[in-house]
Amino acid sequence: MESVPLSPDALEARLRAIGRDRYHHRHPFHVLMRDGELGRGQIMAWALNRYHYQAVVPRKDAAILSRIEDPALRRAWRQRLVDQDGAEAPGGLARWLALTDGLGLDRGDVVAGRGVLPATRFAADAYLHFVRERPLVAAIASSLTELFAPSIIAERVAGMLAHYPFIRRETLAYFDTRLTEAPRDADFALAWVKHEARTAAEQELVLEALSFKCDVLWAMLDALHHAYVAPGHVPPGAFVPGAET
Ligand SMILES: O=C(O)c1cc(C(=O)O)c2c(n1)C(=O)C(=O)c1cc(C(=O)O)[nH]c1-2
Repeated sequence: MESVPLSPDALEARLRAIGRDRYHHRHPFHVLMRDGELGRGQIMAWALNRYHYQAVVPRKDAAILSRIEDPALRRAWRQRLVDQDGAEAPGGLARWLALTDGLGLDRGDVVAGRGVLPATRFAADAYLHFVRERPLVAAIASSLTELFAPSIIAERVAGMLAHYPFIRRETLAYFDTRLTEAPRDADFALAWVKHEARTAAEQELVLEALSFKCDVLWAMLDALHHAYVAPGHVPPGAFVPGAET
């Protein structure tokens, strides 16, 4: 028997419930960072690993672009590449390097991915493969974690500025623009997904895509926690915090 599709608003409610339950705002590493419980070395490890994820984001958006047949959708989606890679103004990746510079990481190491945790690479690669291989509606839906990004960014930035004397407002400039870009991008993607995913099967793909993406973000924080909080097993070749911790 064919399952009955959800209404577009009921689909949105299910997506929001996934975010509430599975987004990385619930991860212990995020909570420690926000609450001022980490040392500088642990935050360096986070920034280094997150750069690797950031660097994959424009590549996955280019992969999505290459699969879009509708020029209007392509026109909207290509703004994401401009936002990360920059055009007249520097983009998100360059602003992320201001954060890693500010923390004292070597820019060459960051850009080359030296010291990145193996699980970060695997998680980011899984995201790239997902958008290449899954149906377009799922690829687009996997970006919907951004619906939940503004609140985690706001609490992370407030917590970092309150607790860590080595972090200055300018160092966190990356997040200022994300607070406007993420809702714009997420609202657009959500409206598109609600419009396109009309059958129960398509809606299931969309819900699975968001869960998958929450797992990508969660797995990256799991790996950071395992290496740099407890039990503290840093994998061979990964960044080792020094005297700054
Ligand atoms: O700081 C965060 O917690 C956070 C989360 C996410 C997200 O939810 O995927 C993104 C970002 N930041 C981000 O900066 C970013 O550029 C971004 C792009 C995407 C995406 O899937 O297309 N997610 C995110």
